[in-house]
Amino acid sequence: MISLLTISCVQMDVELGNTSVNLKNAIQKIEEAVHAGANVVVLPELWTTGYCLDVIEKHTDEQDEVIETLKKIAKQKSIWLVGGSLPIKKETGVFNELVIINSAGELIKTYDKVHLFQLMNEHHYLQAGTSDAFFEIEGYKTAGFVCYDLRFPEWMRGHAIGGAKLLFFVAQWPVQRIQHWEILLKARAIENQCFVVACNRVGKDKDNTFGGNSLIIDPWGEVLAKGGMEEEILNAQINLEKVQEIRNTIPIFEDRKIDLYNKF
Ligand SMILES: NC(=O)CCC(=O)C(=O)O
Repeated sequence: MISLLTISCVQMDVELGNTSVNLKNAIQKIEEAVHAGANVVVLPELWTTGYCLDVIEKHTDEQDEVIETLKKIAKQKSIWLVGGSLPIKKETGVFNELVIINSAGELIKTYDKVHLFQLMNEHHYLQAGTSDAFFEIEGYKTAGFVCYDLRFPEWMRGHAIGGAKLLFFVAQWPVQRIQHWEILLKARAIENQCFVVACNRVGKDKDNTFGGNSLIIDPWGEVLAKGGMEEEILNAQINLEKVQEIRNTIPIFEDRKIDLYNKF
């Protein structure tokens, strides 16, 4: 198992409803990240379309080509892609779906955002997922979540108890709540003794200005990389063996009192 990973977050702007422009921008930035040595590249939430939810269904046809392009680049460059989320149409409606592609160019996992964000009208246009967020990178168990999921610590805790050592978040988190973003991400890292990698978009749409501030945080809560409010690529090397070191220092998972937690 390779415990050292070089992770890049592509903190990009998104042109509303313009999949081809956004794809071109993402590819260019993935190539820059590879040039900087990345072996895992992370993209934001709904990065191909933005929050054009009233017409999102019309854009779902374009996403197959996006996935094929991501698979090709992952294989060509031999990188993992935590490929952000895409609007994916299924029988029951459109889902906000995180896609994970391995370094052989295979789509190995999809995760549909479980908690829909009413403040941005997701519940009117999207369906909520009901499956777990687990996947493995190089033999290490990890999990990937979408934006508002971050506010539900029990969801991440369940995945940490289930063995995840690295938690990914992809987001379109507006600037006016960016202090919540940073505090909650640090809390998820410290309380679960996991690495946290969180990729937010920047730029504006008609309703929101998005806050960037993408973060890579270690299991002790130390910030390894932090974005500003502009487009940029954040890089950090992480050693997943550090998770066990921290869990040995403060054995939170041994000290839990599970009999008490559902009692009151
Ligand atoms: N796209 C989202 O889920 C946004 C979540 C958000 O802004 C929040 O405050 O939570």
